[in-house]
Amino acid sequence: MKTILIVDDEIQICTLLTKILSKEGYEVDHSVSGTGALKMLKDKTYDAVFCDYRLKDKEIDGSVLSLKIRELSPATGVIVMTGYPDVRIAIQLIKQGIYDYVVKPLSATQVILLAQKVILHQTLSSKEKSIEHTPPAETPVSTLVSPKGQLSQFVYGNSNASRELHVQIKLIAPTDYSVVILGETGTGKESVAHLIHTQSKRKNKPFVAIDCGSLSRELATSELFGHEKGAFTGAIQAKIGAFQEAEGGTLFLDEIGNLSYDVQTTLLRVIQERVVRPVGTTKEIPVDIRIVVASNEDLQQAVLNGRFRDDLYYRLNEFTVNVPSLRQRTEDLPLFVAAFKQLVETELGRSCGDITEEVYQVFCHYAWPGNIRELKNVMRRLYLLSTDNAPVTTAHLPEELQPAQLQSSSFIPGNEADLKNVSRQAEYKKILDVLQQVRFNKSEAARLMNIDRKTLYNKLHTLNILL
Ligand SMILES: Nc1ncnc2c1ncn2[C@@H]1O[C@H](COP(=O)(O)OP(=O)(O)OP(=O)(O)O)[C@@H](O)[C@H]1O
Repeated sequence: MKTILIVDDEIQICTLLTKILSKEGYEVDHSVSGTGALKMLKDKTYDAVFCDYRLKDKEIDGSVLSLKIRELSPATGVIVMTGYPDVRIAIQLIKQGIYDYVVKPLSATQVILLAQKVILHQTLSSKEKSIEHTPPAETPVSTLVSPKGQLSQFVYGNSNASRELHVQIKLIAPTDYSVVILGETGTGKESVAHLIHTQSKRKNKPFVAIDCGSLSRELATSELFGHEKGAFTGAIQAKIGAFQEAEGGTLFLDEIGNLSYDVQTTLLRVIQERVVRPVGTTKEIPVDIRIVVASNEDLQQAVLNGRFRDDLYYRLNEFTVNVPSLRQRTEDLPLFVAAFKQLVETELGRSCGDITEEVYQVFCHYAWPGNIRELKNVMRRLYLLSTDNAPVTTAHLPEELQPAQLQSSSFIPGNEADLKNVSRQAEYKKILDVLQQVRFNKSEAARLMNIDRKTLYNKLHTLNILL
């Protein structure tokens, strides 16, 4: 049984949290003082501690206590609660190694989810440490059947970023936790979701992928939850929604951040109650699915901006997997290039030549804003334009990858003393920094810089930033 310690000088909070968590099957103890908590921590090992930031004993507040817990019991996950949020304190505590810093009052759902998440996190990180020392995968490339039944070469990679990603997948896949997959466009989020499914106990059941970005507000409810015949104009036949289609398996919701607030509310209800109600009916159909979602925008930011429901975010985010960009795994480029060469050879029905060192150099220095998808497309184009078995040179590269273009996009020539040029350089640097910060999402970059998308496009054009 997992053990949790509650530390709060308000006894009512201790009692309430104890009640909520005991009901969920945890063994819960409490202390109304930091000194008392320290004594208990010396006598017993806890999986998690929920601790108030402002404790009455002056010398041991939440910050000191969390530091002492790290020393005494590094495997214990610490959540600091506060009634007075302060970003600086939050940063300091997170740097100290606490798991989360949360604002009171907490709802029962939040408490339960936090407990699940912190304990899962601690378990995974201890397993991760033992896996970290294992040698790299013997087969960094393997054949995978895509959700559409096609065989494709899947590159696991051997870079540190890739190995960390696959350790996370391996650990999270067999659980039934909901997963949020974050990463830039084209990094392989859907492939990761599919991998999680194939390594789970649901692998013999369906994997259903829905692109929420392409669903209109009207269609979303019916696509997800289904509809009855005649439920609305045009509903000439009853339709089974994605939730029912995925019964027993995994439902992957891509670009989840694009769902309207109304649909988010229905989705939350379905996840909580585990039943769907197709449009136009009062019938409730039980569903047993695992939900994996993906986004290329920062969902936490969307929660802060009020565009994404926080309760839904907490429900979905039982674990986060961050998929690295191709820039963060350039070490894996040769593996990707070899796998895509083989793929294109099959697609074209002929053998193709090797790419030259010069082309590799370009690949290593290019930003790959479209990530693995972009590389795959570039490889298709290279081989389509080259003749059988002839080496592929930079002459075959698309315009944006021509060495001259790459160079001109990395600096702005001109007289350094010229004031106009100084401001252009500053603008150039700022735009690139912001773009990198938002993983090359142009709408988000424009919003952060307080300009409209059109202005950003004009600036990218004049500053010769090729994305
Ligand atoms: N590790 C990998 N090995 C081989 N091919 C991969 C790998 N990861 C992704 N791909 C390929 O790259 C392309 C993009 O992958 P995927 O659709 O999973 O990315 P995504 O991050 O979900 O994209 P988007 O942000 O547009 O939803 C696909 O053609 C996929 O097959």
